[in-house]
Amino acid sequence: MNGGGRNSDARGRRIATKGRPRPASTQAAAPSQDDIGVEARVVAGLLLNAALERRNGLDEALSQPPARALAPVDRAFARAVAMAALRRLGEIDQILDRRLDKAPPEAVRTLLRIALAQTLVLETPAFAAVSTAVKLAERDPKTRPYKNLVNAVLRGVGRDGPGLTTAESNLPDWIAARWKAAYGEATLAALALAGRDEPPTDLSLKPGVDPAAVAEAVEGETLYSGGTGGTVRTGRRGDVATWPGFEDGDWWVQDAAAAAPARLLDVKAGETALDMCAAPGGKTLQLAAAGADVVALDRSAPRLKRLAQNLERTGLTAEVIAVPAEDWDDPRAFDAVLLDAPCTATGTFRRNPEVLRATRPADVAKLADVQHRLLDAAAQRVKPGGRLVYCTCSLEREEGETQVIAFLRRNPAFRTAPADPAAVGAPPEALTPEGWLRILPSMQAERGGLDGFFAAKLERIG
Ligand SMILES: C[S@@+](CC[C@H](N)C(=O)[O-])C[C@H]1O[C@@H](n2cnc3c(N)ncnc32)[C@H](O)[C@@H]1O
Repeated sequence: MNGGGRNSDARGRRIATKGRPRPASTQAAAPSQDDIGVEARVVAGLLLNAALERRNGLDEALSQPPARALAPVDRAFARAVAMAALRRLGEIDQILDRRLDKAPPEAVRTLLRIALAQTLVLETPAFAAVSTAVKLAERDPKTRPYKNLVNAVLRGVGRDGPGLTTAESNLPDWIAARWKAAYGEATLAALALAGRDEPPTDLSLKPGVDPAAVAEAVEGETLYSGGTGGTVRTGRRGDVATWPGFEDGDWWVQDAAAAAPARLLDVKAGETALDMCAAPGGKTLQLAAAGADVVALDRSAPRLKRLAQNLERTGLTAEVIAVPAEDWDDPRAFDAVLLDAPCTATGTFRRNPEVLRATRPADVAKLADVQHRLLDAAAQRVKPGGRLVYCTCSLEREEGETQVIAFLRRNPAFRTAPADPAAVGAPPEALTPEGWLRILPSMQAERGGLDGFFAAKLERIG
């Protein structure tokens, strides 16, 4: 479990706020010497609510003043608390609803959610979480009248335990209904369980880098060792830039499931490859590392900056172009084309629990339209005899299977080239009857799970 809470409290120093903007809810009183860790909890609440309100809300809020004003250790703690609250939001609310006769103001609910995320998920000592929550309640005129309620509810949970909760309550109803319809009741339950805890970190290795040596250096295990680069998994936390091998460019962070699509494309040294939605570049790095001559497109220049940094750090090369892929005015066709299309990203909910809150049902159809257009643009870039891998990190069939079925109907020059899960580091049960890969976060649960991914390899026969 993450010990951030303990670190934050044991540090025993006041968080400086002088001269820096503070969130509206804290403007009533300046923090005193007793306010150790309180500002970090305020920010945790802001991050949680930003994530619940809008897509990318958590990342945006992290880069803005109240969060930026915190010391790095406190910012990391605030983020960990907000993420824990997002992962277990349904369960936390079940616990609270049993103890509250009527709904409290939202600001009070936020305080309680943040406190329970600390005690139940991050194992922050109850005395620290309860006393900071009560202090927070005292500081804001809106929450002050509820100070005793906050104290009573949190002490009650500490005394009696949380009681029974259901992991499925952490999923928004419409998502749970979709996943049940697509994958069945047992898989839905397993998916919900997969989302409760922070997943391990996976590293994709450059070819020639020894997985066993990296695994030892980061206290991890080898998940896959192939000629085109292995995958190592570690439970290590903290800033990856400080880990052994990072500066040398031996590896980059990429979920084990996310490494499968580029392997599926199976590029050989000297082949030409197009990565159509490339940034921040995990798959571009894989294609370049396999020795292909890679063109990396993305419509987002800021995201391509990160791709360029990744290429530089790893000593790999690719031609990088900032352009919407459908508007790319260039006559070239390629041996291999990878389309890692923009999607709802619901398959990454273990790492990014906010995606489930920020995604709306209409987003699925909207993104499916974009994917349809990009797939047709991708098809035009494939040489006769060449390959196209289409993938998304979504669990929604409209962004996976349905796209490929419709694409194959529109494009009789393409057919499925069946995947071999073992060759690409995917679980055997990920193989669909059509020869595609449907990787679910509930797979390999005993080893720490996987992100959700769909990938299909299509070859151009005419
Ligand atoms: C799933 S992410 C790609 C992740 C990347 N392949 C990797 O492995 O690191 C989707 C990307 O598509 C880009 N994108 C969205 N619409 C696009 C378009 N019309 N043309 C090119 N890129 C686009 C987004 O900017 C985003 O970087």
